[in-house]
Amino acid sequence: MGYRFTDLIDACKPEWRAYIEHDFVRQLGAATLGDASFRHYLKQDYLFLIHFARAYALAAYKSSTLADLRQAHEGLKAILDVELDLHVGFCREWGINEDDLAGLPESRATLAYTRFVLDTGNRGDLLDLHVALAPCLIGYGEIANWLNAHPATLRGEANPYDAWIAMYESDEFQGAMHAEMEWHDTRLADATPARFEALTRIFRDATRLEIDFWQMGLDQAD
Ligand SMILES: Cc1ncc(CO)c(N)n1
Repeated sequence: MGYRFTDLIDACKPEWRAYIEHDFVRQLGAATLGDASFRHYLKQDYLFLIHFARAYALAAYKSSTLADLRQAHEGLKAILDVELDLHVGFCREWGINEDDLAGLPESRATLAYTRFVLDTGNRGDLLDLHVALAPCLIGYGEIANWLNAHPATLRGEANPYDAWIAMYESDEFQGAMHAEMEWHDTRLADATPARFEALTRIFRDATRLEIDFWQMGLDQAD
């Protein structure tokens, strides 16, 4: 019996729900999130995205087939061409210019998460690396969908964070998310139980670090 991507989520249910439904997400959806928290998060996320782009470049380096190389390229494009472009625009709207971004100190939550992913990828193989990256791409796509299904979520001009939700519900981002899930389904199909258990540990740790990232934003922690 083969494993699928959703088996990783099922194996880490409490952590996954705590990540998807974090107070930061709920407050962002209900438009009650403090703007200082959002600004702090935006700045740290800029640093985060740069390291994640590096991690996708590492996935490209670790790819030995054209299909794997293309998949790594898709992830890199989703970050560089969709997210980072929009992100710099958001930062500008929220009064953070590119000079501010260039000189930012990295928070501990950003350091821990990004270096965990890069280390997992350096130490392990391509599947280990993609599993460490999965909560990011797949989680944010799911968060946008969860917010849209949640009755307390405000959309449109009533919510200053509407454009943020729109980015993650966009066809481009949702398409990249689904392509990544399919890649995992193919790879996990022939994993042994022991291998699946080791991958679950990576997935759980990355999800816990996503929870810490939201909390860092909420607390404006350094
Ligand atoms: C912390 C974090 N996780 C995931 C994403 C989605 O790419 C992001 N922008 N930031």
